[in-house]
Amino acid sequence: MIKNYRKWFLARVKRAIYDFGMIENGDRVVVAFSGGKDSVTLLYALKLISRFLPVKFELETIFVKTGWPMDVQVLEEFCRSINVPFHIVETEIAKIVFEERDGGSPCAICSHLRRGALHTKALELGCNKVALGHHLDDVIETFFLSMIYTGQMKVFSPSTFLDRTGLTMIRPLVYLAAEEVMSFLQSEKLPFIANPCPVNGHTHREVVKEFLLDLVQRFPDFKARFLNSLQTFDQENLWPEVRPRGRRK
Ligand SMILES: Nc1ncnc2c1ncn2[C@@H]1O[C@H](COP(=O)(O)OP(=O)(O)OP(=O)(O)O)[C@@H](O)[C@H]1O
Repeated sequence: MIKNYRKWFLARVKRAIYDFGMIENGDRVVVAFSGGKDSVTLLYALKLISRFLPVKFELETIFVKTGWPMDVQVLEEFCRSINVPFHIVETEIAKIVFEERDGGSPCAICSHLRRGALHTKALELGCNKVALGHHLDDVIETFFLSMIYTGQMKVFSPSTFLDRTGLTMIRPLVYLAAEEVMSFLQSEKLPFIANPCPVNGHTHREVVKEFLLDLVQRFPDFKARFLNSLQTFDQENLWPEVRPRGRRK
């Protein structure tokens, strides 16, 4: 393990914040807080960084309760211990997705409804940035999910401004792989709760996760190389756009 892991980890988070201009003076940043490994790590890393980053920003958290039974006391206590306000939004997302859904993917509908609840509460709290716990593995998986299942080459951006709400989504963990996030969580002894959703672990994403695991076993530097490819992407090295052909007369 790297000698001063905390320092190394926070430097990677700071680098992403700086490279993509994620946080500015006076920002009110709300961490989308599922209580899982990634968002717990994100919250703690942002809290530590807020002490020595030259820009001053405020932190809040929002936990969207989807309706599955969960004990969130440990999350509340954790937020209290680091002095960050914890907000819960009660929803009936689980019921809507599993009892009232009329077609469509449960994950897509859940994610859409969660986002709606999260953004509404963020605006109510007067926040302008929403921080999400996506890391480098999520970037890579999303890229392959999109390519394999929809035939499109695309990936989410580290920072996205949403016209409709005026909120900016930021992902400060994009330079860190899942195992690096896990090491930070363990070395800092942070608490987390398991995702209670019954389809968790049984989605297309799991197929891509396995594929990524195989790739990393064969090519240990794969994740770093993927990140480098995204950062040095050159349109010239890809095909030009082919316009759809008009109908033949
Ligand atoms: N119920 C929720 N309430 C608030 N934010 C959420 C919730 N679920 C997910 N998020 C946010 O969306 C991000 C991506 O969600 P996803 O469902 O992919 O979780 P994940 O990759 O398992 O992350 P985590 O370990 O933080 O749960 C999370 O890191 C978190 O920031």
